[in-house]
Amino acid sequence: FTHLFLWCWGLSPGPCVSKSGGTRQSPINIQRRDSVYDPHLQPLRVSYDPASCRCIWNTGYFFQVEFDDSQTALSFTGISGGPLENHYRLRQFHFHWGAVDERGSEHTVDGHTYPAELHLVHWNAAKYPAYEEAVLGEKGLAVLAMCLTDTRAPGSCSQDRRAAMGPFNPSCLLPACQDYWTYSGSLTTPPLAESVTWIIQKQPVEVAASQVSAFRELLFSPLGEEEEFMVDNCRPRQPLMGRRVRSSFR
Ligand SMILES: CCCCNCc1ccc(S(N)(=O)=O)cc1
Ligand SMILES: [Zn+2]
Repeated sequence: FTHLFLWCWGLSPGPCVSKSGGTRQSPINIQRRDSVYDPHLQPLRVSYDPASCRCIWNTGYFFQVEFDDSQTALSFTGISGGPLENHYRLRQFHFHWGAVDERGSEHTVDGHTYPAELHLVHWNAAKYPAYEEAVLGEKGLAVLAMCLTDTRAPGSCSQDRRAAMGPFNPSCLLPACQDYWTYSGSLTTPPLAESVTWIIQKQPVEVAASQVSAFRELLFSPLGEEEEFMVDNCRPRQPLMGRRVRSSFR
C-alpha cells in the first residue's frame, strides 16, 4: 500500500500518475467558460432498484457499494440518455475524499476543489458481455460524478473488509438539478483505462461534516498492519489534451 499511498500524491513511480501515452486521462479541471453548450444532449434518465444493492467493501483505494448487475436483475438499474447511446447498468459507487476539507474531490470546477466526490460506475451492457470487458473497452463505462460540499453535518474498516448492505437507492444521493458537464476520460485508479464517458453534475451535493470525517477513519492498510488512514485517495488532475467539455445547460 506504500505504492498506493504515493499514488494519491501522484508521486508513485508506477503508471498511476499518467498512463503512458494517455491522451484522455481523468480527472480534469472543468473551466466553465471553456465548456460548450450542446443542445443535442438529452436529459439523463436514472433509475436504480434498491433491492439490487448487495455489499459494501474496502477495496484498498476507497470503499465501494456493489450492486447486482447480472441479467437476472429484473429491474432497469442504471442510466441512459444524456450523452449515452446505450443503457448502462449500475455496478458500484464509491467516493474519493481528502484528509481535510480543502481537498478531496478529483474533478474541480474553475479550479475549486470540494471535500469529496461521489462516483456511480455503470457499464455498457448493450455492448459488452461483462463489466470486466467494459472496463477496458471503447464506450465501456459511464461514471456519474458529483462533488460533495458544505460538509456541515458517521468503526475502523481496514482493506478488504466487506459487509452486506440492505436495500439502498442511490438516487437519494443525486442532486435535484439535472444540469451536467460531460467529457471523454479514463478511470482515475489503475488500470486508468480510457473507457469512461464522464457525466458530472453541476450542482454539488450537501453532506454533513461528520460523514466525510467518517470516511477519514477508514484504512488503506490490511488488518493487523500498521494503520494508514484512507485519505487523499484522489488522483491529481490530468491535462485536457484538447478535449472539449460539453454542458447540458446554457
Ligand atoms: C476490472 C477491475 C476494475 C476495478 N476498478 C474499476 C474502476 C476504477 C476507477 C473508477 S473511477 N474512480 O474512475 O470512477 C471506476 C472503476
Ligand atoms: Zn472514482
